[in-house]
Amino acid sequence: MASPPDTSKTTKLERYNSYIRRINTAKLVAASSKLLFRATLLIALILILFFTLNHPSLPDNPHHHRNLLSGEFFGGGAAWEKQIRHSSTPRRPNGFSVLVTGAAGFVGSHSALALKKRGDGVLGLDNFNSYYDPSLKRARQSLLSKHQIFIVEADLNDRSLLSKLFDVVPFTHVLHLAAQAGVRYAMQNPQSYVSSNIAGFVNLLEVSKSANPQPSIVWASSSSVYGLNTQNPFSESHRTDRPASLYAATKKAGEEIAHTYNHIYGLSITGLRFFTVYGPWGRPDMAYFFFTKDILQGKAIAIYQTADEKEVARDFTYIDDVVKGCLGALDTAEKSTGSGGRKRAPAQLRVYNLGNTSPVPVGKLVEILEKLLNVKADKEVIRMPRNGDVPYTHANVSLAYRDFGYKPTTDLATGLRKFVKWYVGYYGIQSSVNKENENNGQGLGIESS
Ligand SMILES: O=C(O)[C@H]1O[C@H](OP(=O)(O)OP(=O)(O)OC[C@H]2O[C@@H](n3ccc(=O)[nH]c3=O)[C@H](O)[C@@H]2O)[C@H](O)[C@@H](O)[C@H]1O
Repeated sequence: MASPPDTSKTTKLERYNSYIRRINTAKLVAASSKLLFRATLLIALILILFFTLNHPSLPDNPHHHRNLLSGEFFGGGAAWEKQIRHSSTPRRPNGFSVLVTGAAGFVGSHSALALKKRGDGVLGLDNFNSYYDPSLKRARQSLLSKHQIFIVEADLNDRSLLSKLFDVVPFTHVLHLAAQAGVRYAMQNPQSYVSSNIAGFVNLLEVSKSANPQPSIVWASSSSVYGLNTQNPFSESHRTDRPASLYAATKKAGEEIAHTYNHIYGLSITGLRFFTVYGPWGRPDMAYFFFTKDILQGKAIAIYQTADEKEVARDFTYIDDVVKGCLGALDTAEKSTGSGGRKRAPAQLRVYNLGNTSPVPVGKLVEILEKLLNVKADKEVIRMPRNGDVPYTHANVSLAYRDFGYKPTTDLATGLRKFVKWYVGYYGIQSSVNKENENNGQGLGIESS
């Protein structure tokens, strides 16, 4: 009889194998749980980081409304939205709800205040860039905030933020004054002109055309679009296809872009060609402003003249006159005709000169300042550098007069007097008013401190 096979070795081997399998399984389970634990930890960390950076309700700090990881706007929380609504709500029957871009700027701050004072709702937008002293922009912001005008701090190119503003407020109008200004600076920083005056403008128009309701838009073009035009005074029908500076070229581009958005989407758009606007709270990069500073500090100033030794002249326009023009343009702006990004009917497209109709040579401007400051300027008359400046500007404003009664009423001497008074007060310059000059309506007898 055959003996049964010896299975003792096989059984041992099987037991051994099963032991090894158990150990492996245990190791695998341990490794997996470790991995799972680490992955959970990582996900938790990512989530914490994400929510910290996107905290939606930090209403007191306007900087906290952006996703710092993606740059995308996530909403500033309920209190932030309330602030925006409050600022934009009109307080008069049929009042406007106006988004003022460049509200911390010169013309922007004056226009925002004028709108608010007559009962319109105003929300400001400004990126507070450092093209000139941002503390002046902050001071204008404080002034506006005393009148319940809130300024959102953001760039025109921030599409998600702009869209969010239009989601929160059904703006009836946009007064678009944010821009890279200055004729001569365009040679130093050309890209900033493209970014603000072209890309930023397109972004604003993109958001406006998609808004429901679409707002009516009034925006700042410039007298510089007349460029090498030699017909005088400048009329809206004159050639504007020969800009002398990149600044002028970007403003001219803006006028053409406005045509496109009006044509395709039915946006009602009005361009205002400002002529060298000056006055209290003005721009420190402009000649009348830095001449005042330099004269008071005893520094030399350069007065430009043309190649044929003619005086350079400007149609200097006082801020209050320009503000009246802006409000007149807003008041007569028709509604946009599109909705949901589609045009329903032809819409209004306008362009107007806002000047003073009375050019003054730069030498004369300096003379007026000398009298007001009671200081002799250290003047140097030099040939105008090739910097984009044009020799002469002179506005014909009959179109603006016809359509909204625009009529400038402030001559340069009166306007500069108001400017100097503000300048002295703002910069805390000691002033011992020269009674004789004051009585003669001539000087303020300023002594720089
Ligand atoms: O109407 C506009 O659309 C523009 O107006 C303004 O430009 P401009 O008319 O050039 O004003 P501004 O610089 O004050 O020079 C005034 C005069 O002083 C002359 N000028 C200037 C500097 C100098 O050192 N010497 C001098 O004689 C100079 O040649 C000029 O004749 C805005 O800045 C601009 O943003 C835009 O809005």
